Amino acid sequence: MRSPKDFFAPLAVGAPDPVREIPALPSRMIHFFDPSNAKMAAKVPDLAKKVDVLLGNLEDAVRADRKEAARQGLVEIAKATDFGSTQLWTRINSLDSPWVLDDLITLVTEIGDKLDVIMVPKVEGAQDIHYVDRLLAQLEARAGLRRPLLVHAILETASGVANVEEIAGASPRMQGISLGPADLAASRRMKTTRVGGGHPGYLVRTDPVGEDLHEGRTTYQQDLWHYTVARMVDACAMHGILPYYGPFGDIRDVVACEDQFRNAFLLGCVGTWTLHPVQVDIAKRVFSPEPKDVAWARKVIAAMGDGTGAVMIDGKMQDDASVKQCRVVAELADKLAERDPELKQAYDEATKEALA
Ligand SMILES: CC(=O)SCCNC(=O)CCNC(=O)[C@H](O)C(C)(C)COP(=O)(O)OP(=O)(O)OC[C@H]1O[C@@H](n2cnc3c(N)ncnc32)[C@H](O)[C@@H]1OP(=O)(O)O
Ligand SMILES: CC(=O)C(=O)O
Ligand SMILES: [Mg+2]
Repeated sequence: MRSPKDFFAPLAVGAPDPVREIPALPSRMIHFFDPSNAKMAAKVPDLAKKVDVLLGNLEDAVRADRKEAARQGLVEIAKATDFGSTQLWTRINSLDSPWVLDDLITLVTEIGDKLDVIMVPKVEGAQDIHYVDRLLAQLEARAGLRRPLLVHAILETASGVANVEEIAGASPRMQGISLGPADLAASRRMKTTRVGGGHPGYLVRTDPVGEDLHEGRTTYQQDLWHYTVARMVDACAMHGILPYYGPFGDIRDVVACEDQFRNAFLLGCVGTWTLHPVQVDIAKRVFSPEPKDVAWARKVIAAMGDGTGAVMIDGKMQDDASVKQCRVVAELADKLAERDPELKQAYDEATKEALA
C-alpha cells in the first residue's frame, strides 16, 4: 500500500495528476454494446443522446474470435462519434486473459482522450487495481494525456467481495464498483443460473398455523444480492466512489428488472447496467428520484433553515439527520436536472406545488 503522503502522486513520469475527488456525474445507466456487432454499433450515435454512459464491451459476451474486431470497432466508434456530455467507458478483458494488454495499450494510445472510465472485471483485491494503475500511468504519459483515466471494478469473485473495502480505496483512480452477479454466483458456488435478479427458492416462510406444516403458510422471496450490494455501497461511500447494480439478464421480464434496480437505488446505488435498449427507460425512471420525493426534500431543506434543531412538517419530525437525507435526494435531483430539461420541469413543478 502506498504511503498516504504519496497517494496523489502520479505513478509515472509525465502522467497527469490523479483526481482528488470523483466527479458525481449522472450515470443512471451504463449501456453495454459490443463494438464488433454492426447492428449495435449503428445505434451508438442515437443511444448517445439517450443514455448517461455508453460502454464498449470487450470482455464476456464478445466471442473469442471477435476480440480484436471489438477493440478496433471501439477505436473507430470513439473517433467518429460526438458523445456530447455522455460518458464513454469500456470494459477490458480480464487481467489473466491474452487480450488485456493489447486492450489497454491500444485504447489508451488511440482514444485515451475520449475515454472516461475503464471497467476492470474479476477484480480479486487491491493488487489488481495497483497493476492497472501503474500501467495506465505509463500509457497516459506516453500518449501525452492531460486528464487521468478513471477505473471501475466489477465485484464478481468471492475474494473481491472479501476485499471490497481495500479495492474501493486502492487508487485515486477508483471511480466506482458494480455488482457482477453471474461470475460472483459461479465463484461462490451459488446454485442460481440466472444473471442477477431473485430466485423463487430463496425465501422465508411464516410459522405453521396448526399440525399441517403446509397449510396457510405464506412465503416471501428474498433478495439474493442484498448482502453484497449493501457491503459494496458501504465500501464505496467510505472511499468517496460510486456504487452500481450490474446486469439483469432476463430482458423480457421488465417488471422484475425494475424491482431489482429500485432495490439497488434505495440502498444507495447511483445507477445500473443496461444490456438491451428496453432497459434504458427503466433505469432512467428508477435512478431519477421521483418529483414528489424531490419536492418533499426541498420543502424540508427550506423549512430547516441552518439545518439544526427539530421541526414538525406534515406530522413528521425533521432534524439534522433527516435534512441530510433530504440533501442527498435534492442534490441528485439538481445534478440530473442539469442534464435533463424534462426532469427539471417535473421537479420544479412538484416543488412549487409542495411549497404553495
Ligand atoms: C454477465 C455480463 O457480463 S453482462 C454484460 C455482457 N453482456 C452484454 O453486454 C449483452 C449486451 N446485449 C446483447 O448482446 C443483446 O441485447 C442480447 C444478445 C441480449 C439480445 O440481442 P437481440 O437478440 O438482438 O435482441 P433484440 O432482437 O430484441 O434486439 C432488438 C434490436 O436492438 C439491438 N440491440 C440489442 N441489444 C443492444 C444493445 N445492448 N445496444 C444497442 N443495440 C442493441 C439489436 O441489434 C436489434 O437491432 P435491429 O432492430 O437493428 O435488428
Ligand atoms: C456483470 C458480470 O460481469 C457478471 O455478472 O459476471
Ligand atoms: Mg462477469
